Amino acid sequence: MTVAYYALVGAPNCGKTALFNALTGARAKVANYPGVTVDKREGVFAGDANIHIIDLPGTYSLRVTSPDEAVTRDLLLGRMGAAAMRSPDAIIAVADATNLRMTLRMVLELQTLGKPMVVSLNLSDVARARGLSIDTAKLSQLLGVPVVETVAVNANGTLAIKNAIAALPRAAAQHHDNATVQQRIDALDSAALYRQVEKILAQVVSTPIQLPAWHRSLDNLVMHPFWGLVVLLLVLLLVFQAVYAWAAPLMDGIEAAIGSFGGWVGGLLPEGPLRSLLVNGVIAGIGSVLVFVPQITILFAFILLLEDSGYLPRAAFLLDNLLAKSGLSGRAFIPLLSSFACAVPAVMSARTIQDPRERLVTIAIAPMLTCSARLPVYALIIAAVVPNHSVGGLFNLQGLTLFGLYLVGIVSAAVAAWVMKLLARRSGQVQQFPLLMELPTFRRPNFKHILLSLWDRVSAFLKRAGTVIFAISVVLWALVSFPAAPAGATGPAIDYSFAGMLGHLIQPLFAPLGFSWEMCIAMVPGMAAREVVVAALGTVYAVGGSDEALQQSLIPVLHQQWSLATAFAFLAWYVYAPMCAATLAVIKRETKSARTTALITAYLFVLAYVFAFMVYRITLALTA
Ligand SMILES: Nc1nc2c(ncn2[C@@H]2O[C@H](COP(=O)(O)OP(=O)(O)OP(=O)(O)O)[C@@H](O)[C@H]2O)c(=O)[nH]1
Ligand SMILES: [Mg+2]
Repeated sequence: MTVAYYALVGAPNCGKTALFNALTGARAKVANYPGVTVDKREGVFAGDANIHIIDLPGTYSLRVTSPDEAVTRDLLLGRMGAAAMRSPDAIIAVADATNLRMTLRMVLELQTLGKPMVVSLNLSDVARARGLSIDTAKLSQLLGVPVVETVAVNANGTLAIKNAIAALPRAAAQHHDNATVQQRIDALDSAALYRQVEKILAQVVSTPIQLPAWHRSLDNLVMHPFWGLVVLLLVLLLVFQAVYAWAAPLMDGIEAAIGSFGGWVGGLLPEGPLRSLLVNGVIAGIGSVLVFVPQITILFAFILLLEDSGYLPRAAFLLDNLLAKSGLSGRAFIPLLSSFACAVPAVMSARTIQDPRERLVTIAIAPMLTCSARLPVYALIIAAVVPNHSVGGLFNLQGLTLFGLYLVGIVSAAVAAWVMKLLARRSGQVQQFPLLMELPTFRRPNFKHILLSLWDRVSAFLKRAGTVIFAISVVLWALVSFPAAPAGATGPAIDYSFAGMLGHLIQPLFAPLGFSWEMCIAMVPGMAAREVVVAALGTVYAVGGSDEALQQSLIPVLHQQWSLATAFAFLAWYVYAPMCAATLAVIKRETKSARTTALITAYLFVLAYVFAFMVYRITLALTA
């Protein structure tokens, strides 16, 4: 039997991806705001391996405006290019039961495609909790297709839809004439559709759709022009505080464990290259990154919580005016927001932006926002040079420094966008779109989902430590250990190694920034990903350290060896430098232009150099 393709289609944020995960056992990203999915994704239906389910970006209408919505329409019309699949054999239309007025229109449009269809009336748990009752049988009768209530995030809530999907007619795929379908789509009349929606609503929904009182007061608070900003600031401060305060005991434990493990392994082996490779190369390298796992976990947990609650898009509205000043609309906010986790999905989700100029600007500034890979770098250097003082009894200086670094990234991104607006205005390309995004309702975060996603992200980080970082540590260890110092050499052995030579070769370029040759060496593998530099520093300093047998963790070593000016310059460098191969690759893929990618890379490196230089000079002058 040939494989049949069933596409999940519906308005944004109605739970298509959650349903996709439930139907296929995948773990695609789900979050409580529109525009999370920006590309199609395929999975095998759990109930029948001959059925493949396709998850798609949400869209309110088949008459589309932005590139991510075009993905959906093109797939439905079987227009995805030669290598892609044919148009789907059936449609699983997803509607949000709490917001039928917005989501039913898409279901009606989908009917014009004339394919077998089943409607998933999702979020029915939330609808019921709000006292909303929908006459599913009546709706099914009016639409002429099966309608099934679902709770996509709950195993029992997807049993019925699984059966309904398995029961869809599997007639030999009818090939529709795309021109006719396109004509039907073009002929869709918005006003008529809305009238039809209202007519259906009047017959199937008995209770008026009303948000509960707590929801309205919470909305009034977080969307208030002044108090809303206060809340946002408090939320952010809480996050940074937690990253420091809560992680500290765990980090100390991990650090001690790695130290004694290194000592134990060192004691087992005789002095020689093998011992040095294991202790100074592998354990020092990977260990210096592992120490930051608790902080990363806490940061991700907060990001996931905020994503799932429905708070984030409200912050977007709050900042829409601010964003407008820098030539961006609130549309850019969601992509920019996701770059606090990682620039790669951020660059991809810039597809939700209609205006090509705005999309490009968003892609160009996203790498400046502090991604989670920078956290180990920042945390290491802050721990090494910023004292752990409490400030005003409530905050601590290290947490505030981290907050400050995030702010510097945000402000720089805003200024860069603003400059790009001025440049574009001269050539007359600025077009601004107001933010027309539907606010999701606040929802109690789903803790199972949060724990699972947290595990996905943390294990991805650990996997990278075990693979890429492991490999780099070994190679780097070899480069810093060989060739050995010649007999009668006076300087430290590492100076004579390949890495030592290379470091001394690059160092003059970075001398104006106060970088030592060890830092230069560590930045070479650090081009692959930002956190690699931490492992590389661990290895370089461990091998170069005077007392090999006594493992010291990286933080006290840096504390001794780096001046404040050098440390701050290094931080400034990492705010801007696009040291991430994955980001550059995705920029290339999304912009489809090597020239644009090179331009973005170059301007970020120039900014990094200039700012690191200024910070170095200013700190030197202040601490002299
Ligand atoms: N309580 C409850 N929450 C749900 C249900 N289905 C989805 N969610 C939550 O609703 C939010 C949106 O779900 P997604 O699956 O990301 O929605 P989507 O339709 O894929 O959204 P886009 O990709 O942005 O178009 C997430 O926070 C989910 O956890 C449900 O049936 N009940
Ligand atoms: Mg989705």
